[in-house]
This record gives sequence, structure tokens and C-alpha cells, in this order.
Amino acid sequence: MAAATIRSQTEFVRAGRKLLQPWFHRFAGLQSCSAPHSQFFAPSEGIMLPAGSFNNRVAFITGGGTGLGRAMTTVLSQLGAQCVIASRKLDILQQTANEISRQTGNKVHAIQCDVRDPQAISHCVDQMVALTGLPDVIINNAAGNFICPSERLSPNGWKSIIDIVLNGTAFTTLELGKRLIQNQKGASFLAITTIYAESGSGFVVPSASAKAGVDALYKSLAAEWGRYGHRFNIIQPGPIKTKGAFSRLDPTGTFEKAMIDRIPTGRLGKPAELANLAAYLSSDYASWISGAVIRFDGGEFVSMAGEFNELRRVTQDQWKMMETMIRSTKGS
Ligand SMILES: CCC/C=C/C=C/C(=O)SCCNC(=O)CCNC(=O)[C@H](O)C(C)(C)COP(=O)(O)OP(=O)(O)OC[C@H]1O[C@@H](n2cnc3c(N)ncnc32)[C@H](O)[C@@H]1OP(=O)(O)O
Ligand SMILES: NC(=O)C1=CN([C@@H]2O[C@H](COP(=O)(O)OP(=O)(O)OC[C@H]3O[C@@H](n4cnc5c(N)ncnc54)[C@H](OP(=O)(O)O)[C@@H]3O)[C@@H](O)[C@H]2O)C=CC1
Repeated sequence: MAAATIRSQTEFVRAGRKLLQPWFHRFAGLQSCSAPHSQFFAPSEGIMLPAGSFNNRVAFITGGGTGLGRAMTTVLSQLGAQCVIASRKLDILQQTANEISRQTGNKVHAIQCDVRDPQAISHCVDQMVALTGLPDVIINNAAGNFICPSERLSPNGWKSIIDIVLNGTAFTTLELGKRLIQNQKGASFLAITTIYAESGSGFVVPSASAKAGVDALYKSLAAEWGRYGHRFNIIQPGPIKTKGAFSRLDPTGTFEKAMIDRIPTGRLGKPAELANLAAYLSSDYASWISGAVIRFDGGEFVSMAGEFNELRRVTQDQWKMMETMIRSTKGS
């Protein structure tokens, strides 16, 4: 029975790839997914900041049990922070917390919390205060997403993404912000959005709308709450392979090559690279950075934006021919 299910899932994925392959080649213009020039941009995945940079600090990371949240928690914990991770699935959180604590020697706490529910957030913060006190670092990383033609989207499909991403970030930020203000405690807030928060994107319209809202929320609060000692920054990542993201955005594995092909640095990002940037922005080394929006995408955004960027594919012979044609044109 299990074998039959696995076989049918494999066949389903194969069928999906086959179905999408002609579309993929026609529209992405892909010849090959290999990018030899990525050798110039090899990732450095070691920890960047000096040891102890987060000693005596508490960091709160939503969605810290998996993917990029887990990577950020690992780096902050390695740098001395006491971390608190929160999301819906307590078993996954606890497993991650135990593994990171064991690896770094610093305690990671796991608290169940659905960020869509303001009361659950308030309860989560109560638990955190009892365990660690209020945080110095807050990373709003929890998200939900799936690719879907907008004409297939139900009201609840729209609502589920807006609730996790925009409302979840707002509820978490407001709850913590108010308590920090009351306690006259400064903090660094960081939101993980995405490159298409800026451009918008078809097929992920609820996510694009919610992430754009988060960008506006964080830029606005950077202006308003500096007077309380609070910094607000945003990282907009491009594609970084995690199970959570790629299972919802590239379920057949068809689009990964197209992403790599259009990224000027020729590869996807690595969770550890994002974690180093997040740690820097959350650290005292970045105490003069607030209201910043950092695009972290190997150049993908500008690569997709420029009218003539597809001319990268033109060969030297084709250039020679075109140059001759252009130079031979007289008058307008
Ligand atoms: C590549 C570069 C840019 C990348 C950007 C990446 C951005 C990211 O955010 S990646 C993060 C991805 N991680 C996750 O999504 C993890 C968490 N996700 C989830 O838990 C689920 O996927 C979901 C977001 C759907 C929420 O799960 P929940 O159990 O709360 O909801 P459901 O009851 O399953 O669904 C709620 C309504 O949505 C409809 N729906 C779900 N999936 C789809 C789909 N694939 N297509 C269309 N509609 C979908 C579902 O039917 C429900 O609506 P309704 O039936 O009307 O009740
Ligand atoms: N990977 C990528 O290519 C990119 C990712 N991003 C962003 O990076 C962040 C991390 O994504 P990534 O690590 O890839 O994906 P994951 O799916 O691994 O991370 C999403 C996390 O959000 C948590 N979460 C979802 N819904 C809720 C909820 N209602 N309440 C609390 N927590 C919730 C999930 O935990 P649980 O299920 O336990 O609740 C999970 O840990 C997201 O903000 C995403 O938008 C942006 C651009 C690119």
C-alpha cells in the first residue's frame, strides 16, 4: 500500500515535469542549468561575527524550527544568544531547539504559537518573559505561501496567507513593541520578506501583497519607534532552497533551473548566508541601520527587471552581425 502510494507520487511528479517541460524551455529560454561562473561566488557559510556578539542577549524568532528560521537561530545561538523559537508545530520546534542547544551549548526555548492569533502571541510572550525576559532581538520570519493562479484562489486561501504573513507579523511586532516600550527596553526588529514584495508577482499574489504590507509596516515603525530605542530592518531574500518554500513554490522541481539561469551569480542562496546577514543586522555592529531594506538575491531582481538583460544570451558572432547591421544604418 505504502509502496503503491510512493510509486503514484513519483509518477505524479514525473508527469508534472513532463507537462511543464515545454513551457519551461519556451519561456525561460533555458539551454542548461549549469552556471560555471558561480565559482566566483562560492558561499562562505562560516559564522561572520566575533564569538560572543550576542552574549546576554535574548532573540525571539518566529518560524525558528525550520528552514531559514532554524539557520538564523543556529547562528544567533552560536554567537551567545539565548533563543526562543515559536510556531505552530511544537514537536518540530522542540527537536530543533534540542539539536541547536546541544550544538552550541546555549539554551534554545520552544514555544507553541500560531501568529494568526493575537491572544496566542500574548500568551507566548508571557511564557517567554517567564523564561528569559523580554527579547533584545525579534525576527519575524514565519510565513505561508503557495503558487496558485489567482482565479483559483478562494477567499480562505487569500486570508490564510495574509493572516500568517501580514497580520502575524503585525500582531507579534505590536505585542512585543508595546511591552518593550512599557519596560523602556530597546530592541532590534527584523522582518524576512522577499524580492517580489517590491515588484509584486503573479501566481503568489497573497504573499506578494502581504510581504509588501510587512515592508511598509517595518519602514513606518522604523520612523516612529526609534524614540523608544527600536530599530526595524527588512531582508528581501531571493530563492534559497528550503523544504518549506520549494515544496510550495516549485513542487515538481521544474523551476529551479530557470531561477539559477537568471541569477547573475549563478546559484541559489544558502541559509547560512542569510543567517549571517540577519545576525549582523540584529547586532550592535548595525546600531545605525534602521529602516533599511536589504535585497539578498545574488542579483536576481535586477536581472529580471532590465529590458535588455536577455541579451546575455547573444553570442559573439551574433553581436558581430548586429553591430554591422546597426553601424550600416544611416539616418532615422
Ligand atoms: C523564490 C524566491 C521568492 C520566494 C519567496 C518565498 C516566500 C515564502 O513565504 S516560502 C514559505 C513557505 N512555507 C510555508 O508555506 C509553510 C507554512 N505553510 C502552510 O502551513 C500551508 O502551506 C498554508 C499556507 C496553506 C497554511 O496551512 P493551513 O493548514 O493553515 O491552511 P489550509 O487549511 O491547508 O489552507 C487554507 C486555505 O488555503 C487553500 N490552499 C492551500 N493550499 C492551496 C494551493 N496550493 N492552491 C490553492 N489553494 C490552496 C486551502 O484550500 C484553504 O482554502 P479553502 O479550501 O477555501 O478553505
Ligand atoms: N526559502 C526561500 O527561497 C525564501 C524564503 N523567504 C521567506 O523566508 C522565511 C522562511 O521561509 P523558509 O524557511 O524558506 O520556509 P519554512 O516553511 O521552512 O518556514 C516557514 C515557517 O513559518 C512557520 N509558520 C507558518 N505558519 C505559521 C503560523 N500560523 N504561526 C506561526 N508560525 C508559522 C512554520 O512553522 P509551523 O509550520 O510549525 O507553524 C515554518 O517554520 C519566510 O518568511 C519566507 O517568506 C523569502 C524569500 C525566499
